[in-house]
Amino acid sequence: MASCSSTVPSLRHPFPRILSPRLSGGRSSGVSFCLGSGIPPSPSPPSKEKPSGGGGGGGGSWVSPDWLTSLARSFAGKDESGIPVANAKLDDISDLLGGALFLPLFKWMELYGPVYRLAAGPRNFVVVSNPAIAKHVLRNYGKYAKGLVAEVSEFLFGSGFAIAEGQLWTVRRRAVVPALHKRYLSVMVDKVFSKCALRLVEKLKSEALSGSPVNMEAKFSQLTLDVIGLSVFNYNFDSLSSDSPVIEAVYTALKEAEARSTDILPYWKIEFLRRIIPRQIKAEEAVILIRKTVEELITKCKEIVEAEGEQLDEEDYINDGDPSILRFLLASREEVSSTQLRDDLLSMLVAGHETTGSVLTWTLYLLSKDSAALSRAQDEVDRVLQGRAPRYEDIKELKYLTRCIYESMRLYPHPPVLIRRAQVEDILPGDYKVGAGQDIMISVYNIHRSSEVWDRAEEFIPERFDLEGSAPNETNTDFRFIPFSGGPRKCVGDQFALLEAIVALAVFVQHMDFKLVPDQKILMTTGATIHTTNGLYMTLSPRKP
Ligand code: HEM
Repeated sequence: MASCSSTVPSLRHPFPRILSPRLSGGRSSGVSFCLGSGIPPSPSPPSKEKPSGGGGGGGGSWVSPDWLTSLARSFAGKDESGIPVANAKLDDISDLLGGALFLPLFKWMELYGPVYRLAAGPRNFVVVSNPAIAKHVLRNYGKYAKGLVAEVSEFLFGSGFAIAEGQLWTVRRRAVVPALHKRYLSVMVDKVFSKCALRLVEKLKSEALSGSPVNMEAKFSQLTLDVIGLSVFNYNFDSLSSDSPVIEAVYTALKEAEARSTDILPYWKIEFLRRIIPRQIKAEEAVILIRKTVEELITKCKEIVEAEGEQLDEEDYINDGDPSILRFLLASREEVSSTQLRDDLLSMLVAGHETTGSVLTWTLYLLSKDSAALSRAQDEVDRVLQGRAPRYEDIKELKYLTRCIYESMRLYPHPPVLIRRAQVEDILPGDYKVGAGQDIMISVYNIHRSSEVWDRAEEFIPERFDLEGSAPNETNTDFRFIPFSGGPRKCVGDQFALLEAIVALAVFVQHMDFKLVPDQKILMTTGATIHTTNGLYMTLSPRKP
């Protein structure tokens, strides 16, 4: 449990102080509220305005140029929601076009408080940066569906359970979750996570000896693709040895999904346009490649399971030769179409690859900037592992390293924003009214970095999570810490991902010392996760455990 230590008080109670500008009379921006319309008298953000080039210039998706904000405000003339409208400026659009939607969302939180309305193309979003409202929305699945996320990523996930709704989602989630049982996780640690991490450090030896810079973001992306390939399909992409086109394809597809969520016109719904617009052609090719890869893996595995007449005989069933999730699902003999199985597994492949890779990237970045934390993590790894590879039983002893990962996920949550759509009219905590069909963005990034929610919110302080306490999660932090979301649609791979990240990081810091290449600007952009804009270059040197 995340608790307040005597030196670093970790969490402040966020409620009711940040609950509502209406209750507190507005935030430091001096926004006051005209209760009749519910619209604040338009405070101007202190951003430098760029010369108006009409809609943000430069192509791509446009979010909230001035005219859209005015439009939203005029529509909101009769709005009694009590939600202030963010006065977005062209300056912010460049951030958005650069691909980091969550950065201006943070700026606007500081101006308008923890709930505001943002015009985004023809849509408007209610942006939420408050744990109590996040809890309300995420727990009330049914009242709030995935909505826009499903719309813009259906081209990739098809009917996969990561975006399916209602009965289909219930049935498929129930079918897949049992595959991730404890015995499976322990086998993965020993057979897959440790081995892949050791392969990574082996591969990096020559760069470590020559001192040439290595893009660790790319390396972690390769590592996590190899891990998820083996764990889900028992297939070795071997992307650590050769360039895997699948990595590029997954990134292209996720970037397309994000772009679709802010496109002014959903032109990609028109088949003819999909066939002639280069961005759409590229996205379609990426999806074809990913689907073909998954289909081939399923066909091969099906043949083996049929030939052997294999059938699941216990809850924590594992085939020793092939402990993959695919094998478990086929042996379980659930009635499921090939397409559905493909889309479910593709959901796991995509959801489990970039996310864990990004967690490793940002944790390494944070450790490279904090030598005391790094030494402490390395000392712990040396003490617990005594120079050998991590095993499942070791993980609970790697307490400090694990807290470094939690703290990294607090500062860099993946994805930084969760999206939901209200299915019915509702009142949010703080008495904000939302209509049916309202799109809501829960900015996890804002909640995790809000100074109203966390002490020294912008600092990397792994020990803010009590070393002897239980792991922080949405329940014991009351939705102040939600890197895996919360409620019924919470991540199914949270334990898997944590184990994978702990093992990979433990092996890496055990075998390598590393330094950030100087004069690098580490900036953020997004696909579905937070990426660096230009990579994370480190120089490495071999380390004797
Ligand atoms: C550190 C790594 C990871 C992070 C930060 C992460 C984060 C998340 C989050 C925030 C959600 C919920 C999205 C929402 O509420 O809209 C989610 C859902 C999901 N995640 Fe993860 N995830 C990670 C790793 C994984 C792994 C390794 C797998 C598979 C083995 C996985 C499979 C899924 C699936 C299938 C869903 C959809 C669940 C549903 O809708 O029922 N994730 N993940």
